[in-house]
Amino acid sequence: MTDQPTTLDDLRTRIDQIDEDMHRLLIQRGGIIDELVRVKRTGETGSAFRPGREADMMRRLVERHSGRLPFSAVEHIWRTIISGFTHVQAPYGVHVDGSGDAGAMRDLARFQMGFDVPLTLHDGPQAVIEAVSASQGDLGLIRLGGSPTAWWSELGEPGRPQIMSRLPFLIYPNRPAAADAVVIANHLGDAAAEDMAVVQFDLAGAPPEGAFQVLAYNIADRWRGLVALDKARLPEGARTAGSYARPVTLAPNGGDAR
Ligand SMILES: O=C(O)C(=O)C[C@]1(C(=O)O)C=C[C@@H](O)C=C1
Repeated sequence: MTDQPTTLDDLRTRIDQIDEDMHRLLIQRGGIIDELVRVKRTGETGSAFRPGREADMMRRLVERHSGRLPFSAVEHIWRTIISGFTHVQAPYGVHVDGSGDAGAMRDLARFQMGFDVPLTLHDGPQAVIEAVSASQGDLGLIRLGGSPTAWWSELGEPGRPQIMSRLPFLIYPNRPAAADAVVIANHLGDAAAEDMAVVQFDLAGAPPEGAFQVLAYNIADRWRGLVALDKARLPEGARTAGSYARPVTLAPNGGDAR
C-alpha cells in the first residue's frame, strides 16, 4: 500500500485549522480587555499606552521567532494587535510630523499603530506637540535629525508632553517603516521605559563627533541638541525631555527569518 500524496486541499485544511486556532486565541486575548481597563484604571489617565511593557514583549517576540515567515511580518502583526488593544481600552489619535518625508512618517505610523487609529498629518513638530498637549491620550510622532527649530525645548516640563519611545525599536537590514522618530505623549505615571534618558543640550558650538548620541539638533547662534544618554550616566541637573527603551539591533545573520 502506498501513501497518498499530500494534496492542495489537505494543505488548505491544515491552514484553515491553524487560522481558526489563531483567531480563537485573539478572541480570548480580547476577552481580557475589560479587566485590563479596570485594573489599570485607564479611565483615570485616558491612555492605555505602556511603552516599557511593549518593549519587553517585542524583545521576547524576537527571541521566539524562527521559520520562513519574515520577522517584519510578525512584528507588524503584533504591532497591529497591541495598538488595537491600546485603542480599544482608551481611544486615541496619532499626530504625525509631516514636515520632512511625510510618506515615510505615515508608513511608520501605520506600521506601528495599525489602521484603526485616526492619523492627522501636521506641518511640523510644534503643531504635533500642541495637538498632543491639548489631548488626553493622543500620541505624537516626530522625525529626528537636523531641524530649523529646537522643537524639543519644552518637552518634559510640567504639563507638557514628553518623549516615551524611539522608533524603530527593532533594527534589522531592509526593515520596512525605518524612519527615525520619537513618540511623545502626555505624562503617564509609571508607563515610561527608562533605560535611555533624553537630554537637552545647549552649547556654544557643535560637540565633537561621536561625543553623544544626537537625536535632533538645531544650529543657529548656538548648537541646540536633543541627546540620548544611558540613564545611569545622566548628569545632575540635566534637562530631560523624556526617556525610552534602548532599541535592539538584530544580528544580520540571526536566522533566515530575521
Ligand atoms: O499590558 C498592558 O498594560 C496592556 O494594556 C496590554 C497591551 C497589549 O495589547 O499587550 C496594550 C497596550 C500597552 O501599551 C501594552 C500592552
